[in-house]
Amino acid sequence: MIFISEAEIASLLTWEGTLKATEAALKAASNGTSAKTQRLYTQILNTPKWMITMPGYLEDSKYGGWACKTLTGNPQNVNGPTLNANIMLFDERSGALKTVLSGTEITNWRTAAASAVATKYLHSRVSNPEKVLSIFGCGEIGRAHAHCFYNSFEFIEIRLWNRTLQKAQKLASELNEKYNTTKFRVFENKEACARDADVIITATSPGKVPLIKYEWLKEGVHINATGVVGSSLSDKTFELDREIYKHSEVYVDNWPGANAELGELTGFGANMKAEVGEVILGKIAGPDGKQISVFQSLGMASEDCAMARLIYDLYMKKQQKNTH
Ligand SMILES: NC(=O)C1=CN([C@@H]2O[C@H](COP(=O)(O)OP(=O)(O)OC[C@H]3O[C@@H](n4cnc5c(N)ncnc54)[C@H](O)[C@@H]3O)[C@@H](O)[C@H]2O)C=CC1
Ligand SMILES: O=C(O)C1=NCCCC1
Repeated sequence: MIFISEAEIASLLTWEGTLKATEAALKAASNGTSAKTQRLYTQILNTPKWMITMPGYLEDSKYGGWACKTLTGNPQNVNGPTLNANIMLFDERSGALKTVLSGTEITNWRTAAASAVATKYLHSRVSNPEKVLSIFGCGEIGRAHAHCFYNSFEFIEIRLWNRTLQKAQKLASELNEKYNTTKFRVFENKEACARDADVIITATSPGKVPLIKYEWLKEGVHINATGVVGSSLSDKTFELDREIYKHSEVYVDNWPGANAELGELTGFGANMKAEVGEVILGKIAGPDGKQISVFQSLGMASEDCAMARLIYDLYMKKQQKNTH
């Protein structure tokens, strides 16, 4: 049995591959070629810690796979990422365990890629060229979005906000240096960061008070809201305020997940419009650019199947090359 470490995975990941694999998974959710599974949340006794199990199957000649991801999380972890993930990849014929892949970077990359694919189909088509992108939350998921969106779109300015200012400053310096640019700018004030933004990303652990208010938003803004609180938690909260949902078209990655985990949004008056895959496939028309669109990202096991297959194939190719 092979174990593919975070270091190996980092050397194999590309945005081009990740975007293609993730788009294939989003499409498959809407054409019946991926398993319609719900994930299982386990609260660790009377603590904020949790475990999520995500079983999935995706049928695709290039990105197909049978896999199960486990995530362990502790939102209070201050000495490193709050999330650890591992993916088991099974042989598609026998069901035997084939590989275990570290899943943290895969999760970060495919979550950012899902937002980028959603932005491409729900916003860029109607509102090109993009001007201002605002990212709220500069942790692992926020950082991956900053890289992914810089490499996928032509934003003039990319704003970064984080609860702790220094974290946003550190990320901005890192990005400006890496890309030899001054596009990444830190905002201390949330409202100033959100105002006039064409695209917004939220990547925090949703707290009791929503992060973003409706009155700050520009007409036709597209929001990728990625922060998730497990459905088993009683005090379920969201990063966007109720007024945003009331005035938005909401798109999801998969209906079974949304029905299980996003029931509250209908109560807020949200127009739960479609799966992103339904728009990709042309089954449903996307936004017209005037209304606010929200991609309420949950994350799908099928995205992890596609990524595990992609990385496994690249890893095996590299091994074969090294032995010849
Ligand atoms: N939609 C999807 O597919 C996925 C969603 N997620 C979710 O993305 C979110 C971010 O995850 P990571 O970046 O890995 O976490 P992280 O802990 O690395 O970063 C979270 C950042 O948000 C900030 N933050 C935390 N709670 C906050 C609050 N209540 N208000 C304002 N800022 C707050 C922290 O300062 C931190 O910089 C989590 O909610 C996680 O569950 C994670 C993986 C996949
Ligand atoms: O899709 C995932 O992976 C996750 N989604 C939300 C919570 C953390 C992991």
